[in-house]
Amino acid sequence: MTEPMPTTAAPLIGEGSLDPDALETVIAADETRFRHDYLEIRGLRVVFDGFVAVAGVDLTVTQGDLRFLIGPNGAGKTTIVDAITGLAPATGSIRFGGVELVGKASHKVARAGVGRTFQTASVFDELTVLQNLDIAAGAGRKARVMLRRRKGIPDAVEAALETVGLAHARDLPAGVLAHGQKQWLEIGMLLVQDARLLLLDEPVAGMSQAEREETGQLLQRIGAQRTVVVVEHDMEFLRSFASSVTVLHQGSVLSEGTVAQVQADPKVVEVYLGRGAGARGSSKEAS
Ligand SMILES: Nc1ncnc2c1ncn2[C@@H]1O[C@H](COP(=O)(O)OP(=O)(O)OP(=O)(O)O)[C@@H](O)[C@H]1O
Repeated sequence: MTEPMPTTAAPLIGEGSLDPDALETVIAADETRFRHDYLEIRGLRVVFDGFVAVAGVDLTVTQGDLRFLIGPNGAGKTTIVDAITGLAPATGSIRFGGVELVGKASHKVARAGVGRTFQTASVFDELTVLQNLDIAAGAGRKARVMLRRRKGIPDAVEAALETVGLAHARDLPAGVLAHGQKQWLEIGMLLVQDARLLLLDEPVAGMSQAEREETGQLLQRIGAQRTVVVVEHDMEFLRSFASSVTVLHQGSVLSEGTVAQVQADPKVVEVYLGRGAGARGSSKEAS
């Protein structure tokens, strides 16, 4: 039997507890205020021709946590990033923003809000900074339309220029940028694509001290609003900017915690200083 229809609708907003102005504010608020993305990896395995490169890794990284992934050469850091971005054959589960990424092609992973940089910046040298950002923002639009001089600069591109500190260089060909600036441009390209998970492979390799400092501050700014994972060998940089660290060794998680916690972990000390080392400049790095 169906319930009888009420004769008068119950008031949603009234004399009672709800403030209509507050409700308006909530409805009008930017959705990102309520979005709490996180990366959740469970039982990740990557096997190349029988060689186990990643041996059942669990990893959780939340928005606002600037996570560094470290470990000796061959530990599996880049392979994990490849697995997340659909470039390495993986089993297990990789979820971001509630979407399962294992088994997805790279372009679908990108559409799920995941972006990465490589050790060598992949910007178009002959195009201007603005054109590079424009192309990234309009992935999918026709090249001719994108390269045509625009009346105005889209808000997302303007914001990215400001965030990565390249507003003054917007009309310069990317080819003349300093090494560090090219990396920042590449990060800007991920921002305009609205990547909400950024995977950065050795972002400060080859940078000057001043560029490292600026990059660290940039990553902290971005990390406050997006989920950021940094693969890095530079321990000085890590100590200055990481909020948390995952140490990998031979395809498994060896240790995880704050910089101080992992530095004090005897297992980490053993891997970096002991016979099992093999890390670049290991003894200096772990000190
Ligand atoms: N396509 C591949 N085919 C076979 N083996 C691979 C492949 N890619 C990576 N490996 C192997 O998997 C292991 C992990 O490599 P990976 O590049 O992930 O290490 P890493 O921690 O990023 O090291 P590095 O710090 O040197 O970049 C290594 O032994 C590597 O030789």
